[in-house]
Amino acid sequence: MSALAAHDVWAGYGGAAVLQGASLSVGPGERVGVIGRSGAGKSTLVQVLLGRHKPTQGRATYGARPVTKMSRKETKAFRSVVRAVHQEGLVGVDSRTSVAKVLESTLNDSRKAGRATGLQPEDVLARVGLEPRFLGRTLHSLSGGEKQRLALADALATRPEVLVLDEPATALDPALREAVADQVAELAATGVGLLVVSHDLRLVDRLADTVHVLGEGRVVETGTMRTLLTDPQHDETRELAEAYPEAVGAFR
Ligand SMILES: Nc1ncnc2c1ncn2[C@@H]1O[C@H](COP(=O)(O)OP(=O)(O)OP(=O)(O)O)[C@@H](O)[C@H]1O
Repeated sequence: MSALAAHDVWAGYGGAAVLQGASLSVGPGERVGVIGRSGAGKSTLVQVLLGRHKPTQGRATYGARPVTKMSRKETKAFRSVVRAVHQEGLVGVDSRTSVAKVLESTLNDSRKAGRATGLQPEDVLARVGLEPRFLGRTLHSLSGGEKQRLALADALATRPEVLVLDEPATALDPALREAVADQVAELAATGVGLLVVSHDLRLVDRLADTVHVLGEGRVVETGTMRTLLTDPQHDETRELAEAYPEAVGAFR
């Protein structure tokens, strides 16, 4: 297993720098969170780490390899061991595809990459509380919450080494959020590296031991959620703590 890391990353859109020297790393068994106000660059950092957005300076690496300099074969292997779940569910899959097809293809790729789980599509769905009848449904017919649960199920199906969660549970009700958090926590306990990005500070606190605050384009403060919220040192952290009084209250 390897660490997924960003090293002094500068990145942005059309000349405007969103990230200005952002660094972090997620090693095997590490549970890392990223918080920051809206527009701070959290999703941009995730895209850089996944090799989907090229930094203008600095780099993202998986183990010793820069993620933007991998061969096709390496990229394929990288994508099956570093899995991401986004707010909008599965990204880059035709919405007319059936749930069964999505999961069969993932399980197939996973077998080819030597990471067979022995799971069937219905087992994968069951882990996130979706019944077998969902196999016949097309992606566009799913609710937002069902899309998010399918994306998580799909990510878990490949036995990832690193799981990146970017607002994975926004469309879920509190009970489902708990269920999803349980699934992820169970996976994290097996030594998987976990990076969780969310405005849901309770979810981040539940899943991450170390939390980074992203502000001014970089990590401005790092700590446990408790220390960050109850004793913030940086203005960005102080503003977050003020914006989430109920989260701060939970630690008092
Ligand atoms: N494709 C894009 N083109 C131009 N600007 C973009 C693009 N994607 C993001 N941005 C801008 O980059 C900045 C950082 O966006 P990003 O989505 O990384 O922030 P974030 O911290 O994830 O925000 P949120 O918490 O609201 O999801 C924002 O100002 C956003 O408008």
